Amino acid sequence: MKDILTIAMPKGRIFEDAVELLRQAGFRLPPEFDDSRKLIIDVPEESFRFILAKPMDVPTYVEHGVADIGIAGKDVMLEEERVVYELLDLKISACYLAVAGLPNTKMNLIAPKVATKYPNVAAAYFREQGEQVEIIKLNGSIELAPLIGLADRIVDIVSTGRTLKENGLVEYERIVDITSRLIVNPASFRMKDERISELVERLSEVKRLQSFETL
Ligand SMILES: Nc1ncnc2c1ncn2[C@@H]1O[C@H](COP(=O)(O)OP(=O)(O)OP(=O)(O)O)[C@@H](O)[C@H]1O
Ligand SMILES: O=P(O)(O)OC[C@H]1O[C@H](OP(=O)(O)OP(=O)(O)O)[C@H](O)[C@@H]1O
Repeated sequence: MKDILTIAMPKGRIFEDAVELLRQAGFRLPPEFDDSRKLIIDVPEESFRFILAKPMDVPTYVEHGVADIGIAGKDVMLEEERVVYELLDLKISACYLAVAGLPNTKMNLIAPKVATKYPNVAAAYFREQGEQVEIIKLNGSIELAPLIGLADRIVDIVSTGRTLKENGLVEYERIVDITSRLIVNPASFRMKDERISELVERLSEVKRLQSFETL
């Protein structure tokens, strides 16, 4: 009998890309995946159990070992700094983290403020730049902050650039490119090595073939 692999999947944007990738790798995922409010989905044919988590929480489930593996954005990995191994760049849900703000403005010299959903990443970035800033943690609609005077700058995800543009903001610096990663709990990596290696190999093969398609 195969070991059951518990996989923490991020709900939201990444979910669809991740399900498509698993299907491309030949895993049979039931139609339930495409339209369900269930938070735990068992797929006995593949010996998988999926748990559907908030994207920012995926590394927490994996670090604690309640999920063997997970799929998480690099942004989340950088922000959360959990003790997990990153096995594979899945190259899905691409975007980047950037510093943005109102055009033609300088950061306030006295007490510059930066609003973000990523306080750790933002603090590390400005520390490296040698700039002392106050970080203001927000949970969404980050672009509002400079528009109403809450912050001089934001650190946020950019994908199409539409949100910045429609709110009259400009990008000042690109911090880091983001894609989703396959992560694993270190103990599961040792205990369920065969299953995890098989999954990694099958996903890597899809990525390898896709890289030829884009040549
Ligand atoms: N345009 C984008 N905005 C935000 N995240 C994006 C974008 N494009 C890709 N991503 C990836 O998707 C992940 C976030 O997914 P999603 O926006 O569904 O969740 P969330 O941040 O928890 O959102 P919400 O709090 O609005 O539900 C990020 O960690 C990032 O890696
Ligand atoms: O460059 P774009 O394609 O416009 O995408 C970037 C926007 O998408 C995300 O917000 P989201 O839609 O998740 O809403 P939120 O502000 O509630 O987090 C992100 O925080 C940006 O605001």
